[in-house]
Amino acid sequence: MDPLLIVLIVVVVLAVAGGIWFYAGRNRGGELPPEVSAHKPISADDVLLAPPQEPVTEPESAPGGPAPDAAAPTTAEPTAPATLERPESIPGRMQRLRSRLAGAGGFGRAILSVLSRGDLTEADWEEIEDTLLTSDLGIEVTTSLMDELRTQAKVLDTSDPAAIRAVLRAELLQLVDPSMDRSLNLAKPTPAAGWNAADGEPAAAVLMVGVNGTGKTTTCGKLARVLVADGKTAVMGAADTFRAAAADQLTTWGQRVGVEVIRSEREGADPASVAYDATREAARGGVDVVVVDTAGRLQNKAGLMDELGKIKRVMEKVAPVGEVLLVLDATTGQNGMRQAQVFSEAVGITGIVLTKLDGTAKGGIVVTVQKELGVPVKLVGLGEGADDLAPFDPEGFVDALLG
Ligand SMILES: Nc1nc2c(ncn2[C@@H]2O[C@H](COP(=O)(O)OP(=O)(O)OP(=O)(O)O)[C@@H](O)[C@H]2O)c(=O)[nH]1
Repeated sequence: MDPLLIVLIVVVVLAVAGGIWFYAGRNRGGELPPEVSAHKPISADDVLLAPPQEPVTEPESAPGGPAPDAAAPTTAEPTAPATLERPESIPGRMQRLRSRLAGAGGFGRAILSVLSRGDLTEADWEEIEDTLLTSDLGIEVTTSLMDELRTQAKVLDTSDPAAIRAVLRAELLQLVDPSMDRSLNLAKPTPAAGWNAADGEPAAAVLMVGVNGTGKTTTCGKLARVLVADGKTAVMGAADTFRAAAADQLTTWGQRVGVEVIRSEREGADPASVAYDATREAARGGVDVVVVDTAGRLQNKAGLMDELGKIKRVMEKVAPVGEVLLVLDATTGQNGMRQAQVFSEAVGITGIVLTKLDGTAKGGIVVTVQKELGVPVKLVGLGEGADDLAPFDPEGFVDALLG
């Protein structure tokens, strides 16, 4: 045979074999949905093992010249602590944080003291009404609570503090609604139809959404600690690729309790891709829960909502997302409600995390937000400390309001 022909045949065979190997390599362990653009994920472990890097400065591109290298890795990775922290137990923190709720509920004690005067004048009732309104209960709830209290005061016809406290407690508890299911849905979900069982059992998924600055990243970190304290394993996904520091912040939270964080190595990466990787890695690693942080700000509201919808859809290529938690800053009061409505319509929230409840006297927002959005407050943030997040307990809250 002509030697040239033999060389040609060998080259063709090698090229075909190489192509097959490359294609198989790309698909090992599951394909990225076509909706998302690929990126190389890095985890907290990679950060721990990677040698220290010099900060990368992006080259200035000359006018009309090439764009700066979009794939430049992020810099200034946080260093890992020498030992893992042991997060505080759930009952322990609820006990400790109870006194912080008292600040949010100053209105409860103020009303109690007016009611205890007995033989209330119109001025007394107006004082009660003003107190309720300034606590962020909203006009509708305030009006119906006023009516109820007036009726009860007539029926009771007493200034006995214990009797009055019992009436007020019952009224407030009814408003907060103890019948709502406030547990987090952390049951292992049924895998999506297209999910390959060989890639592991999908983890329960929690998606954290909300406007910027409300405390989403902090809450993801605190939630990871709650999960660890509860004996669960977790992975976090840093899908807030809009703000580079958010991924560093989340990585630090994860490192403190040994929770892996999946993040992109470049700023502005496709957040849906990071969310998918985190969800897939959680399944592969057989962990219990994946918690995904998202950005709270984009150039426009429609863009942000489209992005959140896409993140959720892509995560659901692995399994349904069991919890979409809307993080709301309690100190923004009624103003936060409009933003909350937009999120609720865009991604279908399953629960509310009310943060910064330690920094406000407007605890009435708990009632307003549940009424407006139709979903329960499931967790409350009561400080900047790592374990200052607790499940919301209606009875404990009302008792703290009344002192
Ligand atoms: N006092 C108090 N501060 C809180 C609480 N939760 C969060 N914070 C603080 O709120 C600030 C903002 O928190 P982040 O977690 O960065 O907010 P974010 O929503 O992720 O912000 P973006 O990434 O910009 O969207 C931080 O200084 C937190 O420490 C809380 O429950 N109480």
